Amino acid sequence: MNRKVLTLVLIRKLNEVLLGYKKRGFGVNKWNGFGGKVEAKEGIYEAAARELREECGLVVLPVNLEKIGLINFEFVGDPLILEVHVFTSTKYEGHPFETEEMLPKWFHVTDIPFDDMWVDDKLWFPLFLSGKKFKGYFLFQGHDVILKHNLENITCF
Ligand SMILES: Nc1ncnc2c1[nH]c(=O)n2[C@H]1C[C@H](O)[C@@H](COP(=O)(O)OP(=O)(O)OP(=O)(O)O)O1
Repeated sequence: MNRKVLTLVLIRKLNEVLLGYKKRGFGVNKWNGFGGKVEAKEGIYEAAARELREECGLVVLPVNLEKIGLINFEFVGDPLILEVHVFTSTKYEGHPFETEEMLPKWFHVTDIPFDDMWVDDKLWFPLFLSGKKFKGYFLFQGHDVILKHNLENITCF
């Protein structure tokens, strides 16, 4: 099995979460956190901070990122496993702006646009929103159907 390591950053303030509308590439036309591939010789915290800055202009120090999730995604017929490290932070600088990849928008925690997000998000976002940490696995058929999954609440990474 090949593995691709990715990051996903969910910025919070009070009762809001910052999401970005993906304008191109993998996950196009979905709202998601900010993130992408971890480059060679880059740590995952540094990669998460870099992707956040590249995709919406917000600056967060790697030390101010809290790892809250680890999710492995597998797609039927594809030997590549996506290993996604999920982070959150309330300590950031700057104001989010649109980039060629993402259109950022704040959403109230009671108004997360699950119908226009990856279908797995509906299952693990409640853990994130209630301050819990988690590990999960999702087997997808295509990009819209989950054939199998497991999700566990953990105490620390
Ligand atoms: N199923 C699911 N739910 C929630 N979030 C995600 C998934 N699958 C995913 O891949 N993701 C996340 C993980 C990453 O944050 C992005 C995907 O990153 P991607 O845009 O492919 O990575 P980049 O490095 O930006 O790619 P290029 O633009 O450079 O090709 O979605």
